[in-house]
Amino acid sequence: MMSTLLQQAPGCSSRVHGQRPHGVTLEWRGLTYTVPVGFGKRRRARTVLLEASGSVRPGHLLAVLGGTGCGKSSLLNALAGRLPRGGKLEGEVLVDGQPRTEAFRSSCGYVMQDDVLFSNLTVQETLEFAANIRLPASVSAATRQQLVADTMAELGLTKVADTLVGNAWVRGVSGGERKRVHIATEVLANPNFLCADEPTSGLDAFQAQNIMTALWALAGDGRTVVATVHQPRSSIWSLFDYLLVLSEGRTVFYGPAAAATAHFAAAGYACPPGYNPADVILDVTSRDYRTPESEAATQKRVQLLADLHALQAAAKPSLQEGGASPRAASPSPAPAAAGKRRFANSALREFWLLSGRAWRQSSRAHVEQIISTVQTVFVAALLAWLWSGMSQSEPGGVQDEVGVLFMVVVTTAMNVMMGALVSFTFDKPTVDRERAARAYRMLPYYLSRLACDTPLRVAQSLLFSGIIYWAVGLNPKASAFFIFCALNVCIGLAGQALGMAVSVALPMAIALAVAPFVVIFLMLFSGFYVNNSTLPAVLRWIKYISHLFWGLVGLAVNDFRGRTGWACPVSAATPGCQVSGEDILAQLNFEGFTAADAFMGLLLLTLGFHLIGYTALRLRKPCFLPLAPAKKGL
Ligand SMILES: Nc1ncnc2c1ncn2[C@@H]1O[C@H](COP(=O)(O)OP(=O)(O)OP(=O)(O)O)[C@@H](O)[C@H]1O
Repeated sequence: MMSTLLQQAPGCSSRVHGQRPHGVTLEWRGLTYTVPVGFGKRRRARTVLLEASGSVRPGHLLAVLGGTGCGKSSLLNALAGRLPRGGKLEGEVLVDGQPRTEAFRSSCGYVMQDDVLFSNLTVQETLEFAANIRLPASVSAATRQQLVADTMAELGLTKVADTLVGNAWVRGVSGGERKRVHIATEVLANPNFLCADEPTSGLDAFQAQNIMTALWALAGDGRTVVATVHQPRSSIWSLFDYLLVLSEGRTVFYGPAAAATAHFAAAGYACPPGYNPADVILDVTSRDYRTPESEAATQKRVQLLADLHALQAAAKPSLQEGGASPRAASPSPAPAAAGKRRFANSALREFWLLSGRAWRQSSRAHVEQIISTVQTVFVAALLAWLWSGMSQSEPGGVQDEVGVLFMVVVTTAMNVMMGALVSFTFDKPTVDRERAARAYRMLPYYLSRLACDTPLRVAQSLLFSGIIYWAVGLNPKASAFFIFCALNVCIGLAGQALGMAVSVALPMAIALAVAPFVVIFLMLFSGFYVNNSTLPAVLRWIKYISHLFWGLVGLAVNDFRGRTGWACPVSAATPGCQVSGEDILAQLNFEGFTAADAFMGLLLLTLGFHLIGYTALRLRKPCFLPLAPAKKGL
């Protein structure tokens, strides 16, 4: 059953954009991609793509077909300039006859296999964000709205406009709809070249049909579209304009899809009547690893097919050039893009748009908020209970009071840091994708994330302070309570900055393992476990980069200074013996500090951690494999 999308006139979005998309002619010649595999003596270079050549023109949907592991995604990534570093790519990729530029990579639409989208935004909000961030501010708000509405209609998303995008944990749109949202976010940037990696994987036949029909319509609009496909059903097969079949990294067919059946029939693999040609092609070109004999037989067959293709390509080079699309009106050539692609919006507008998205994402994460609140209340109540017997008149009162202050510092810093660490890490795949498209600058992104995360962290610190302070019975002066709260907020913000720095600088799994170690290290220099005066002189400076040290200094000074009446410890106890707050501060080696020093220390550390985080974000940009010229003689 053909989708209703086929009946819809393609081209709505381009009309709103004000012009037909300038599809590009993409040619690739002699692309060979090798990757290092194995370790030690078994290390060798594995050829993933060998001498791949072909082209695709505006208005065409080129399908890349082949068994699993044959190199489809690698070819797509090689064309889009998005192969990860670590291997070697040789050959030539030309865009409208010119060598591919970095601007082309960031301007082409790229639908990855995994849908990396913000789960707590509705479909409409997701597309509005994509339109706002990718289109220049000169495009009016009304035009953007129209563009979003038309793109939703074009991709069959109108009925789910107000449904959450969702993910594995948040119930949202279906898998097929999510894939179409992903395609729509790319289409909204009006790309000249759109590539989609396995857009139908994991979808049922009907959804797969809808997705491929949508891509077919987008190509008919004048764009150049390349998609890798696993097992297309017959109705999907009929949508392909051009077909490229890969086997073991070698091209075994490239040409008009309509000619594929005859080509394979001529090679001795005719498609029986009523069969889906794609099934026959996949059977013939897939390597059978079940027995050494079957493997050798399929290897031989693939070799023959690849040789046959190479012979035909040499005899009829026009086949490699693709033909003019029968569907697309002849599009005007794309303006040559050179250098780096410019950002569409000002940094201020990017901050505004990114903050809106981040706020929606985090404010709708109700489960996370409830868990975080319950955890904060639980820990505060537990500490309050444990320290409920604390008394100034008891000989252990000083130890108890210093102990509770230390626990407050550690709990606040740790709680907030882990929250910031996790929430920041979840953004990474989406941000990497948008960054590769140069959708926005990193400073507005970092600041927007900070701005949206901070209210939650401040609320967490205040809630914790409010419960513990009066339950335990610290300095009864009202001003001391407010300073305690302010210090706790600052400790939390320093912990948040540290969490962001760690999560940005390291991959998630490593960040989660490293973060507690960093806290334990800084805890050792907080002045609680080891008195600073007894530390080796060479290590004493470390306390100044510990937010736990400054936090404990601030809370201790705020609690003890100006007060007296603590019972002496048992060892020194003579009847009526008392120690003052100043004595306690001197014992901790904190007597030379004020609360203002602690605020300043925490502020400087927060700024320092953010500087490290932002620098790491700038440095950890997605890096792609450069294209080296093909070696002569190959
Ligand atoms: N960076 C790499 N390191 C090691 N092997 C790699 C690398 N990139 C690709 N390969 C290997 O090259 C082969 C082709 O990979 P590719 O992802 O392009 O295949 P595919 O046809 O898209 O497969 P599938 O349909 O299963 O997604 C696979 O066997 C894969 O394991």
